[in-house]
Amino acid sequence: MKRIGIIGVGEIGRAIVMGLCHGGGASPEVFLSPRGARTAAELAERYEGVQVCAGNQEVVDRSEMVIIAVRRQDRHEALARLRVDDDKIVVNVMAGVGNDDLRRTLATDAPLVRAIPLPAIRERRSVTVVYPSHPEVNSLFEQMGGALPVADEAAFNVFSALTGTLTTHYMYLATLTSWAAAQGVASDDADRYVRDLFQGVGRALSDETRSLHQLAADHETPNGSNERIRTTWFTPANSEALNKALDDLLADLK
Ligand SMILES: NC(=O)C1=CN([C@@H]2O[C@H](COP(=O)(O)OP(=O)(O)OC[C@H]3O[C@@H](n4cnc5c(N)ncnc54)[C@H](OP(=O)(O)O)[C@@H]3O)[C@@H](O)[C@H]2O)C=CC1
Repeated sequence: MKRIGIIGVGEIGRAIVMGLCHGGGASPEVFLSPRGARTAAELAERYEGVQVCAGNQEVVDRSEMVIIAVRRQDRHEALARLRVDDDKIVVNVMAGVGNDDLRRTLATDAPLVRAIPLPAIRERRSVTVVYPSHPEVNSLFEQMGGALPVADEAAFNVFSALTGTLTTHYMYLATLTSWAAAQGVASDDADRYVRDLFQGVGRALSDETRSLHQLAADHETPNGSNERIRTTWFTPANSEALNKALDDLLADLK
């Protein structure tokens, strides 16, 4: 795919452009929508082959594949009057916007593919869930860390709900750091130590020969501190509350 358009150049739009242009080699030509002007201008300045278009229709007209990355509530304003010929491929990264909904807005017979790019796509280090499987879309995301085509939109929504847990994870780490600082430890030291602890977790996760339950068991001494925090804080009630929050999110994504 040589010409890729992006409508909605915010956080994830920027990460996709960086992923496309990462690591040298032959990058595609990239056409950006003008909104999010500062980010678009910065990317065009930084990468050869990235251009800002005068409007969203120009992005579509100049691209073979168009990635839609506006916020859900902005989609009608951004897309309703666009003409999208059937020979284009449209990649829909908007959380909670199904392909039927997008097809009504765009009034096109072009293939529509949902995708869940993650911020680490900027370094080509994240797996992107896609539905339906499409050879060119799969191949694009394969180059940027991996593609995971799923069987149906129900499975797609489950993966989408999982991505909603990311910032909670960061806040969990921030809470640990704040707790240590409140005990009188220098906050820089606490911050550095917590980051180091969990970078170790990240490395352990790349060992796919061990299940997640096995990794937890391997890090736990019987009657030790980890077992104590797991059983006194991550109680069945806490685990149930997490499951309930995910169930509710999934219901809204459907
Ligand atoms: N952030 C993430 O990690 C992920 C986000 N997503 C999805 O991607 C979408 C964007 O999220 P995110 O990047 O975080 O949001 P941002 O708010 O950072 O970016 C949205 C961008 O869309 C632009 N925009 C708004 N209206 C229009 C329009 N009419 N035409 C063109 N561009 C427009 C905004 O411009 P302006 O600033 O001028 O309003 C902004 O630059 C969402 O639907 C989200 O669900 C999916 C996967 C991961």
